[in-house]
Amino acid sequence: MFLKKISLVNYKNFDSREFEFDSKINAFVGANGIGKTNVLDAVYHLCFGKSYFNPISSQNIRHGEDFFMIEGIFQKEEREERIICSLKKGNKKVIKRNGKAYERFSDHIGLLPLVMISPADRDLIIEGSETRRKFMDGVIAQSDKDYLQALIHYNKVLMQRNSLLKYFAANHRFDPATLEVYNEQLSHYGSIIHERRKKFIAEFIDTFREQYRVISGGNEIVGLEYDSKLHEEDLQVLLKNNLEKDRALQYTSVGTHKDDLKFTIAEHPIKKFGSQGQQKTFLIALKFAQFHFIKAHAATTPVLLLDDIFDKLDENRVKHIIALVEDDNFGQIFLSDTHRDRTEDIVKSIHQSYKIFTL
Ligand SMILES: Nc1ncnc2c1ncn2[C@@H]1O[C@H](COP(=O)(O)OP(=O)(O)OP(=O)(O)O)[C@@H](O)[C@H]1O
Repeated sequence: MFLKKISLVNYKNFDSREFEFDSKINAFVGANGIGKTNVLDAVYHLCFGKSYFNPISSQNIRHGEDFFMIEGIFQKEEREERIICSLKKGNKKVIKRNGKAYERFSDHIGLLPLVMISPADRDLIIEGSETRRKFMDGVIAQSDKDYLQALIHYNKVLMQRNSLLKYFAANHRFDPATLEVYNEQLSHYGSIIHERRKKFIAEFIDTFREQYRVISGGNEIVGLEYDSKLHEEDLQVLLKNNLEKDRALQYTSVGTHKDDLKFTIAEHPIKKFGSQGQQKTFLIALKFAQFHFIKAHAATTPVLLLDDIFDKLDENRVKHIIALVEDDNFGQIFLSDTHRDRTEDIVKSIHQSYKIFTL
């Protein structure tokens, strides 16, 4: 699968711009703040219906304008897919596939698989568990529609249960029997999510370690562990045991929405004990492993976006990444960098067709 063409109207700092892409490597070079990342984000937007960086859609409209539109033409096997994503201020976002608007955006997820690697991925290490859950869910959901549906249902029931807990507190009453209905549903969807996440990590870990080993070229041992209370106990039992706590907190304090991934280097948390270069290597290995996981499970090779990934990495690690990209049969790649010479050296050494766009 590859993106042939994109046109942007009022998207972030672009008023009106079109790019025609190479089916393999496309590099954006230019000064800080010129819009390199914004082009990559527009590509992401077409595949996921939202920005990778800014969840508030209206802020992606160019300042002073009242709408944006991104249009892209993908070649997926024998078919062309024309995707339009547009937003007018005050209206709902519209995503169209070949002229037909989606009723549910979740139906679009997985059609055009993509992996983004960006400096913002640091959040995976430094932020709370939600970012790591989202990462795990994003990887699985791109190739498993049932998982995505289980997540959507779980979150809906969770919201209802939390609202009921708040309602009880506000009205000074408590009726555990009413909560029971939600407990059953949460437990049903929660166990699907838990099982799928377990299976995912079991399969993912070896690919991840291998990617890390190749990029670092050394023998640093990294780890990835799925942490969930559901490992020990059924969710329905956990919900029952936490009933008084939930009542006091007025929200559901246990479930797969509290799961986490533990990232380690030499068995210590990478957040505290990894150097900046090691953390960056960890994140790139994680994303390359994501790429391979999706490629193995989806029917198509994901597009890879590499936003400013070469900073802070020593020469060897950059070389190893290039070698990985060369060997591993990647599909279309977009990359951004501030240094034109470095970019040119990198893309030439990959031995594929390429286009360099100077912004
Ligand atoms: N809604 C918007 N309207 C207009 N401009 C915007 C909007 N959102 C972001 N920008 C502008 O986009 C620019 C940032 O673009 P981008 O992040 O793509 O830069 P970059 O070329 O990747 O830079 P760097 O090399 O620093 O990463 C900023 O100048 C910012 O002000």
